[in-house]
Amino acid sequence: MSTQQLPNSANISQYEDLCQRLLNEGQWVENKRTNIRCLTLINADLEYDVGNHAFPLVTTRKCYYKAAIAELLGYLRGYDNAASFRAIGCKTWDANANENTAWLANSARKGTDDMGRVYGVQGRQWHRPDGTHLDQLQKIVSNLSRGIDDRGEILTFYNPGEFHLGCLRPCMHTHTFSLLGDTLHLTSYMRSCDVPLGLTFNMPQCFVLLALMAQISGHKAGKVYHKIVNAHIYENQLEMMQNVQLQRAPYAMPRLHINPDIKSLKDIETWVSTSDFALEGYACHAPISYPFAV
Ligand SMILES: Nc1nc(=O)c2c([nH]1)NC[C@@H]1CN(c3ccc(C(=O)N[C@@H](CCC(=O)O)C(=O)O)cc3)CN21
Ligand SMILES: O=c1ccn([C@H]2C[C@H](O)[C@@H](COP(=O)(O)O)O2)c(=O)[nH]1
Repeated sequence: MSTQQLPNSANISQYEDLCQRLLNEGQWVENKRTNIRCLTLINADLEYDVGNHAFPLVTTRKCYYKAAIAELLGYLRGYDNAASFRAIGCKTWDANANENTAWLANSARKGTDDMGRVYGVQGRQWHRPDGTHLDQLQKIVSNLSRGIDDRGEILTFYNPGEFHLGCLRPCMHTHTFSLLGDTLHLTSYMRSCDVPLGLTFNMPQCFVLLALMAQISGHKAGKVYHKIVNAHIYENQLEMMQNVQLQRAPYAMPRLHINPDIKSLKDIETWVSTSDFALEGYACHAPISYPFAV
């Protein structure tokens, strides 16, 4: 697949290039948790130009950016329940909260839809040994708003001491914010990446996370550096990726408009919804329904 460059230097086919690399270089790996083999490669770097509004929404199939943004809003609010995610327009946690055999048998599970101490719970309510809670996100917003980057503006959901209290270990687990002059950048780390499904959510989420944090802290948005360790395609997704999606040529990247009235973390916690985000110029190919491995 050729790499077309837009004037703003955004690479419109970086997603398809990664998929093609997986087909060319991937190795088969058994996966015990799902019982489905994965074509796997280690190490991929993606980049998003938030300052130039090049929204990384995959165009070689129809993708669901509102659900992806809703999921991000749920993380930023510290949600721990699939019903809370559903209420704001995102169904992605239903299966892991309610159909994952290991989690259903876990005595820490508080009932239907409970996800446990995952993602935003760690981001907003990290347990300190003295019994108090640490709000990582609030600390970062306070520092950035005062122009401070202490070289540790890190939001991490990765708490190995509490993995047994959650339905799934976080995949996109750490976000590091960096202030250079008046421009904010983001480096996001991902340990495990379902390229046909999860990644189409994670790319726009990284973009929106940087755009929102820059907006509420009063800075320009720069770039996202998205670092993926284990990138994979489940065996039951491969045929559609190879013979359908990768036969299509990507369209130009759309633009995302975010309501400028969003000015604080409190706004994000209280009234922001998916209707505060509007897409312009999303030309895309027909939807593809990929199987989901629980
Ligand atoms: N195997 C697996 N892959 C994932 O990507 C994944 C997990 N598990 N577990 C936790 C979250 C949940 N995520 C999900 C779950 C479902 C979709 C999904 O079904 N997407 C469809 C439809 C979306 C919609 O209609 O809103 C898609 O076509 O993108 C995407 C991401 C990402 N994560
Ligand atoms: O944001 C997300 C969340 C999850 N995924 C994918 C990556 C894997 O396919 C599964 C998680 O399985 P593990 O056995 O815990 O690695 O979910 C994603 O791509 N993006």
